[in-house]
Amino acid sequence: MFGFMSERTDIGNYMKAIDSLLPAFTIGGTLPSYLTKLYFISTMIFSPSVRGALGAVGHVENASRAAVKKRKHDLVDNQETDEKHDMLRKMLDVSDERGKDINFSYEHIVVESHSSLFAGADTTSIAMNSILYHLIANPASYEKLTTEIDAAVANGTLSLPVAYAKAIKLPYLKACINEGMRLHPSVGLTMPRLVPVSGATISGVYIPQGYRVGVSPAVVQYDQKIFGPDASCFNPDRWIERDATSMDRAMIQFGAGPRTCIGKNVCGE
Ligand code: HEM
Repeated sequence: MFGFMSERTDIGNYMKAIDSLLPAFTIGGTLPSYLTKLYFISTMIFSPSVRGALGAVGHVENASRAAVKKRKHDLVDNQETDEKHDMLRKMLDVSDERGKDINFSYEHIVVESHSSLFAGADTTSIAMNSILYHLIANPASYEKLTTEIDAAVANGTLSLPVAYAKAIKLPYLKACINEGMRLHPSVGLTMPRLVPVSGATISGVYIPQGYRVGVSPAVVQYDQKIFGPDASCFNPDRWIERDATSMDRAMIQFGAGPRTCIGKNVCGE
């Protein structure tokens, strides 16, 4: 879409922008609410890299707008023959059919596309890095995985192009993906929520309405009571030998509840 692969360069400094902004967003999002605005204003004044990055964000927004426009035109031009059912098509269809009733306009689609680029780029690459890193650092697991994949290719279970639905049926591959995302969750933050009007009792402590609470996957996913005494080690076999259902319940690498990640079905839950 942007031309990174063909040009082999960071076109429009998009990647640099994300690298500069994410640390600032992370700190700003973790601070107590009364300090957030002050922090963002001072970062913009005193950090030239953040100021520069905001310009690149504008380019990403323009690229998202252009992509939505192009997809809409393509669909109109090739109504009969276009068989691609991607996210933009789904959103355009929903907006055309009942956008007025549910307040989902063309402009919302542009914003969804823009925010998905931010929310889906680094998260996906961190997850892939973690899985690959742990496999390279654990040659026995790497060997076991490649043996499983080779056998699946030999007996026809897998063929090129590899279908997600088939790949995810390989138990050891699924275990390696779970284990990589468990040990290094892409979002190591608390994913804050506001306590509702009724207040909430969490771990025996009453918390009044309006307080910000949250849980970090980087803490829960290391819980030895759930994952065993070797919780800090890369051990894909735990997903095959132990109770995978209770471990699954403690995996919050895509968040949880109504504001869970919208990309999780694209990325593999
Ligand atoms: C391995 C890849 C990914 C991981 C680990 C990941 C993780 C997360 C997490 C932890 C959250 C916060 C959820 C919460 O607060 O409960 C989130 C939200 C979100 N993610 Fe992802 N994500 C990934 C890929 C993607 C992709 C590919 C997209 C876009 C297609 C995407 C779009 C979003 C959006 C829009 C939100 C905000 C949802 C909301 O607030 O309603 N993510 N993601």
